[in-house]
Amino acid sequence: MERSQINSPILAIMELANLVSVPMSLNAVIKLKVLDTIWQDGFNNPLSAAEILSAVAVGPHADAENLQRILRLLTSYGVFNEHIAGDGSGRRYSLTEVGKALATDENGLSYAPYVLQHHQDAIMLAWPLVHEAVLDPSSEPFVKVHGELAYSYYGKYPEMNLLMHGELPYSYYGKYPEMNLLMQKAMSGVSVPFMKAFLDGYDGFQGVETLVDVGGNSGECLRMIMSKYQSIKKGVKFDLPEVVEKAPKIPGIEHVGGDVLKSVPPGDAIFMKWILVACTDDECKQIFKNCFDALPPGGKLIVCDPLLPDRADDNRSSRAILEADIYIMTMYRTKGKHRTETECRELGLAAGFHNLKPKFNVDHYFTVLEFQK
Ligand SMILES: C[S@@+](CC[C@H](N)C(=O)[O-])C[C@H]1O[C@@H](n2cnc3c(N)ncnc32)[C@H](O)[C@@H]1O
Repeated sequence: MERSQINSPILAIMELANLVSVPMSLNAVIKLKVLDTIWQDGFNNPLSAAEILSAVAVGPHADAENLQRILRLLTSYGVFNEHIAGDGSGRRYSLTEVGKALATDENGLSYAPYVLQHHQDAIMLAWPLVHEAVLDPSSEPFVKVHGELAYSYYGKYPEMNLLMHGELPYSYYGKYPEMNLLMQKAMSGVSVPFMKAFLDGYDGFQGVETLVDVGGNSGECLRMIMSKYQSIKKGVKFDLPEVVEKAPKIPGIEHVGGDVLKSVPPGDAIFMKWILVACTDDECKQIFKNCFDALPPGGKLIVCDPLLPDRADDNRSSRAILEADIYIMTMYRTKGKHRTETECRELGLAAGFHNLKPKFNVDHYFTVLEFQK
């Protein structure tokens, strides 16, 4: 039988039992700057593990054989292409499209900070307590370990600018939780490519003059919307005060700190991306109500979230969202959750909104739903 056709339960269990090797190896190649070393000025030159190590200058004890073991695993998961010399003497690695998305682009962005952010020490410590979310949902596994919710924990730790810019030794990674700053890099790295695709296909911001981005984080999404829609005279980025404090100042954008559970600044449209998943149903009801109150009659709420499939299947989109759902349950809110389209729409309708348009799918991860007051 072809290897690709083997599908025994034992193999499936062996794969599942060791699956943690995959994200940890991904972390390793990011920390070791492997992706940026292979992807030089837009060239994707295959390199051997030894060539990669000598280019990143990690010191005399670095082990090329161990790096190659990591590269081989990630080749199997589609991050690298493996090139084997005709005589079988050596292996070299180039980036696949997945690998390229993890290499830093000309704007200093990539998906790599998102990967790092999901594997910081503080996050990793909570993972063994997933079962506690079932046994005792009254507090998050993250809270059981750290004594406070993730967002308030993020806000407490010092900025580690040096770490973010790669100017500290590799051994420093994860020791100092530079959480808010890494969160902002992670959000921009994921959201900027998404927003490019979204703005290419979606025209729902036409005629808007004041746009509020609820949970706007670094302000990058709002900046991109406003640079496409000149009709937007005022952009308000609304986020937690400690996030607003650290966010870069962007001309034309007012940064407002606050709590979406208390109130939302007024505008004639509200954009809310990747917020509801970390909220309980009761919190979502409050957020929809606060958005409703902040809008004039006819005002529009544009919700952009990953939506759960109605059926759990093994396609990549379903898996990516189902996996993120357990991340939310463990790290952010035990009863925060991803929702199906129907569940999300019901929350909006209950707050008094009516549905505006059919859903708009951008990239098989995020879906856009429009609600009108
Ligand atoms: C997953 S991030 C999404 C960021 C951004 N909308 C994007 O898609 O790139 C969630 C954002 O919600 C913010 N947030 C969390 N709780 C909040 C609250 N109670 N009030 C306002 N913002 C909040 C976080 O600080 C964070 O910036």
